[in-house]
Amino acid sequence: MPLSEDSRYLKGGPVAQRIIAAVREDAAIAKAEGFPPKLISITVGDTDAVDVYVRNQRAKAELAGIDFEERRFPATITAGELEAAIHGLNADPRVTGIIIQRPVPAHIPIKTLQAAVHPLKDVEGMHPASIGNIVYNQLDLAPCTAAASVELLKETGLDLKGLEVVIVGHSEIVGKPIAFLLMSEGATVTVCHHMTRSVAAHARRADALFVAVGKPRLIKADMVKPGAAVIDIGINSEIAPDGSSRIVGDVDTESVREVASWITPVPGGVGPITVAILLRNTMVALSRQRALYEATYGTADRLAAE
Ligand SMILES: NC(=O)C1=CN([C@@H]2O[C@H](COP(=O)(O)OP(=O)(O)OC[C@H]3O[C@@H](n4cnc5c(N)ncnc54)[C@H](OP(=O)(O)O)[C@@H]3O)[C@@H](O)[C@H]2O)C=CC1
Ligand SMILES: Nc1nc(=O)c2c([nH]1)NC[C@@H]1CN(c3ccc(C(=O)N[C@@H](CCC(=O)O)C(=O)O)cc3)C=[N+]21
Repeated sequence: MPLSEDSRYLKGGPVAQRIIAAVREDAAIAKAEGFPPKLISITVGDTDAVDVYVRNQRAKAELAGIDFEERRFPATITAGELEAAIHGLNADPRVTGIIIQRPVPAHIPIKTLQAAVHPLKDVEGMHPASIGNIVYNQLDLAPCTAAASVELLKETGLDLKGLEVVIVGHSEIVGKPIAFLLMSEGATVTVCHHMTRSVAAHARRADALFVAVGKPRLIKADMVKPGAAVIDIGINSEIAPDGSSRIVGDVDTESVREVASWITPVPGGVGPITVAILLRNTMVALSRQRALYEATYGTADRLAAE
């Protein structure tokens, strides 16, 4: 059977399309009411995974009717210059959302940058004041990849209450928020990282295994419980035997698919949903901004107000 027709593959495309169709309707209404959504992406330096992401952001934003603009800065820029650029975007009423692509060069403290984005324009919920919302079970605007990964797990129909979940990788933007989202849903969560004594011993106990490390083929078949759901979040660029460049995840898909009941392909799994959720979050940010506008000016309709 061709791999693409295997029902064990949890595909992101259909979920992403559903989300984008809803965003498109919302965006059209908002635009007609004088609030056109606009998303700004900030890239500092060069990273393969970021290039893939930004390319897809541009394409899907266009499909959804959201204005998209990329600001690229050289790796030599200072943190102060970047903060000034972010403050300019905060003050621009035409800008709905700002996403800072990670990683940024080591000399720039990422937390300072995330803190510079106005919380109302923070479409990833990464401002230190916003990320805490998921601890309080406020889940309507979560980091996009974390939300996308959980959305894909839900596609299996597994009951998340009491589910044994293991997450490999504990970054601020992926592993940690996945843990909080799943705890909110009632799962029992174990988080592994580079100091974990035996990732394999933990991983083998998981009914659902999330992997966000950035190492191709880190997870092999003998690390997976038969019947588990495996959510592969890694986006790694690799040179194929024929010399072309391709994207692979963190899971050795070929062997793991023989053991797992569900597995997310890379590409075509979590990635497309991440992009869709970023656009949905942009609309959430816009509706929060509109609520403030209405509270201030007494109408939600900017055209009617002018
Ligand atoms: N599909 C999508 O939408 C997205 C994909 N990604 C991809 O996901 C991957 C991870 O991204 P991100 O979280 O930002 O990466 P980070 O580099 O920030 O985090 C990697 C994590 O993996 C842990 N780790 C490193 N080596 C091991 C190991 N051998 N065993 C167990 N844990 C280990 C690290 O632990 P420690 O900190 O303790 O060293 C860290 O918590 C990348 O491939 C990235 O491109 C990222 C975002 C979105
Ligand atoms: N602040 C921040 N937030 C992120 O969420 C973030 C980031 N920085 N830095 C880079 C990583 C990587 N990432 C991807 C998201 C989607 C695809 C994606 O669309 N992937 C398609 C690729 C298809 C193709 O090849 O075009 C797929 O997997 O099918 C890829 C990569 C988000 N990241």
